[in-house]
Amino acid sequence: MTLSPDSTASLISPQIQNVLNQSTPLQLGIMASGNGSNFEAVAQAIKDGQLNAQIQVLIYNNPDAYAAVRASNWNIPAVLLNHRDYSSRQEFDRQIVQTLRQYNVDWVIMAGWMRLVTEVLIDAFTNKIINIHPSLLPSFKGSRAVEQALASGVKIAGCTVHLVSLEMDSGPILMQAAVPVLQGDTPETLHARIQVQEHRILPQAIALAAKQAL
Ligand SMILES: Nc1nc2c(c(=O)[nH]1)N[C@@H](CN(C=O)c1ccc(C(=O)N[C@@H](CCC(=O)O)C(=O)O)cc1)CN2
Ligand SMILES: NCC(=O)N[C@@H]1O[C@H](COP(=O)([O-])[O-])[C@@H](O)[C@H]1O
Repeated sequence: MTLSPDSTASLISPQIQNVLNQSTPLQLGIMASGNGSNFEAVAQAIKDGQLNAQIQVLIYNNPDAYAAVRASNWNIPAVLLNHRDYSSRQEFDRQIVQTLRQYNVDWVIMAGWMRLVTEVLIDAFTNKIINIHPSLLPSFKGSRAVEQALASGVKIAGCTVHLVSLEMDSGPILMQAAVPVLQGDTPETLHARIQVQEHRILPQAIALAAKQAL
């Protein structure tokens, strides 16, 4: 008697499937536009056994992004997709989707990706796109969050990891971490304090999202 894949699947209890899923490493595609310290934090968390995943590819959109140097140091493929070479955001995102599929990515991590993405990418990886943002959302959305927090006079700042939806910085929040804003802080000193927390919670939030998706 031969068993078809569907019949085999039905033989596996949800509990067993759960364990199998949890034991299968997540296949991450990381998108970055700049320095790449969050990319590095995820790679280090995987190496330290804190996150059961593998980074399939880094996609970056600025030719001089240091994230690409970090990827080569970790022997991780890095693909430059420069948004300036595409006639529309949708066409750009179609190329991103093709590249992510080419590298068998199942979870997309935006780690300092500074381009708004369209339904083309969001619908291709429904509820499987995670972004890290340097503020306690919903406060200070956008590309200048740290400067806006400092200018507003808040005494507590921080970072947020959330699932990505079409509306900018508005998807379901996975994790947040707070930091004090200190006398004399500049955007650089405050951002550096926030990044320490980013590097700590991003790997944890990826694991949490995967668990919640089971
Ligand atoms: N559809 C979505 N796309 C993206 C989201 C999101 O939540 N939904 N998050 C961002 C990340 N991000 C904030 O965390 C962010 C990045 C960039 C911008 C922005 O205004 N970008 C400008 C260009 C700015 C630049 O090139 O420096 C733009 O795209 O025109 C806002 C928020 C990732 N994408
Ligand atoms: N609006 C998106 C945004 O501002 N993202 C922020 O860009 C930085 C990238 O750092 P990294 O390149 O060192 O990981 C991070 O602080 C991230 O929160």
